[in-house]
Amino acid sequence: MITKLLSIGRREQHLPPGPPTVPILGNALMVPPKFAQIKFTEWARQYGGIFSLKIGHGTVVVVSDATVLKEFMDKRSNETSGRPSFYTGSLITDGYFIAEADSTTDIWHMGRKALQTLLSPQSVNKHLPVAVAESSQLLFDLLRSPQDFEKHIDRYTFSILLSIAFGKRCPRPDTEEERIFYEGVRLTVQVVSAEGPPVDLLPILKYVPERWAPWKRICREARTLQRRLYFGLLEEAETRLARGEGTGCFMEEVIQRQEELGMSKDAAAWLGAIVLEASHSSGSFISSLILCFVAFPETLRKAQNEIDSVLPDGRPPTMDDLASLPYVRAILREVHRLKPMAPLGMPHALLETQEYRSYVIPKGTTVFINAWGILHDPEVFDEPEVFRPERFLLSEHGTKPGVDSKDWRASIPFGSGRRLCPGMNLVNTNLAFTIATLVWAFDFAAAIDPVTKAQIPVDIDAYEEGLVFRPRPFACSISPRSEAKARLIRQRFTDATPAFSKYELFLTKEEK
Ligand code: HEM
Repeated sequence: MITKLLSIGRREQHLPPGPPTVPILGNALMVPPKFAQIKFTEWARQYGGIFSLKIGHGTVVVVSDATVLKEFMDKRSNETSGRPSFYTGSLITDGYFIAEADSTTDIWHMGRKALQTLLSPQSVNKHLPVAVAESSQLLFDLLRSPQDFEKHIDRYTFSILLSIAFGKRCPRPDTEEERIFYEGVRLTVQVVSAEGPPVDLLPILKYVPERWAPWKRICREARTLQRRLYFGLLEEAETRLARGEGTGCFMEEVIQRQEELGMSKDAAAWLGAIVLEASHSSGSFISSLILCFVAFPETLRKAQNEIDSVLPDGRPPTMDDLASLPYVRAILREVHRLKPMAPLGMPHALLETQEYRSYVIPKGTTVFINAWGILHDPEVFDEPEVFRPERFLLSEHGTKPGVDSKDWRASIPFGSGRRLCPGMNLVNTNLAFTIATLVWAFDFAAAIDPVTKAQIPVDIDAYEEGLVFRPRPFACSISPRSEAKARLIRQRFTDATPAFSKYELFLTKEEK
C-alpha cells in the first residue's frame, strides 16, 4: 500500500525527461502559479524541446521547439486536439464555450463550423469597414485624453468585436455591456487561473458545499453576469432581424442558420461570447506595441519614415496600403514574438496514447505549447529579448543566419492543428492596420516626471497575467505628430458617423 502511494507522482520510464519529482505531488510544487512559461523555458533548455512533469497521478508535457511542435502536435492533430477537464470554466459556461470543449464534442464541431463562415477571408473583408471606423475613434480618443490610453484601447478592441459578433457598438468605456463584460472577466480570472481552486487535480472538491467553497459562489456570479450579457445581446440581434434592421453581424447569421447548424440558444450565445472574449488578446497586443515603441524609440522612427515615404501626401493609411508597408508588417510579427499574448497557448489533451521518438505518452496527458520558449530561443533568435522588427525583414521567420527554419510557421503564437486560433486572419489584419494608423498619427515617448523633468523609463518586462499576458499599467506621452494630422484625426472621426449608425440602434441617448 505504502509503495503504491509513494509511486504516485513518480515519472514513468517511458515519458520524456523532466525535473526530479517528489512522492505523491510529483512536480506540483515546482510550477509557479504565474509566468510558468519562464520556468518551463528554463526546463526546456535543460531537458529539451519536449519534457514532462508529473502533477500527482497526471502527466503534463511541454513542447518548446518548433520541430517538435510540427511533428508531435500539428501532424497528429486528430489525436492531440483534446482539452483537459476544466471544472470551474464549465460551471460558468455550462460546457458551451468551444475553447474549453473537447474536439470530439458536437459543441466544438458546430462552433468551429459556424466560425469558419464568420472568419473566412470574404467575411473578414465584410467586417473591415467597422474596424476602420472604430480606428478613427481610437485616434480621436487618444488625441483628446492620451493619459487614458489603456481605456481607449479596451473600448476599441471590445467595440470592434461587439459590432462584428452582435451588431452593436460600444462608443464609450462605461456602457453597460463593457462594465458587465469586465466584471465577468474579473470574477472569472479568480476561479479559472492557476491561483483558483485545484479542483481538476482534486475532483473531490466538487462536492464541498458552497458555504465552504467561496469559488463556487464566484462561478455562479460570473455565470449569471455573463448570461445576462450574452443572452441580452442575442435577443437584441433577434429583435433587429424581426424588424428588418439587421446589421449583417455574425450572430444574425447564426440565428438565421440556427436549424442548419443544429445550435441551441445557449450554444449560439456562448459562441458570440468567445468572439467577444478575444478582445483581451488584441488589447494586450496594442498595449505591448506602445510599450515597445516607448522602450525602443528607433523602431517608431523607422515605421514613421516608412509611412511618410509610402504616403507622401500625409493622408492616413488605408487597409490597401498594408501591402506596401513591410516594416509595419514586421512590427506585427515582432510584437507577437517578443510578447505573445498567450505565452503557453491553451492546454491541449491527448485523445490517444502517442509514441513519439523513444517516448510513450499516455492518453489524457495535458500538453502545453510553450510559445514563449520557442519564440525566445537564443539558439534561433539573435538577442531574443530585444524588440527588433528588422529581423523579420532579414529572414521569413526572423531567425538568425544559418538556422534551418523549415519547421517554422508564422502562426506559432496562435496555437496548433485543429485548434489553431480561427480569429488569426481577422485579428492580424486589424492589428496591422492599427499599427499603421497609430504610427501615422502619434509620437509615443517616455512620460516626463513633472517635478524632476526627467524621463520616466518604462520596464519592458513588467507584465501581469490574467486571462491574457498584458503590460502592467505604465505612463507614457502620446502626442499628435503635427497640427495637420490632429485636424485630420478630428475630421476622420466626424466622417465615420454614418458607418457607426447601424450599430447604434439599441444604444441609449447617454451611451451614444
Ligand atoms: C492577438 C490576438 C489573438 C491571439 C494571440 C490568439 C491566440 C489564440 C491561441 C493561442 C489559441 C489556442 C489555440 C490552441 O489551442 O492551439 C486561440 C484559440 C481561439 N481563438 Fe484566438 N487569439 C487571438 C484573437 C482571436 C480573435 C479576434 C478571435 C475571434 C474573432 C479568436 C477566436 C479564438 C477561438 C474561437 C479559439 C478556440 C479555438 C478552439 O478551441 O478550437 N481569437 N487563440
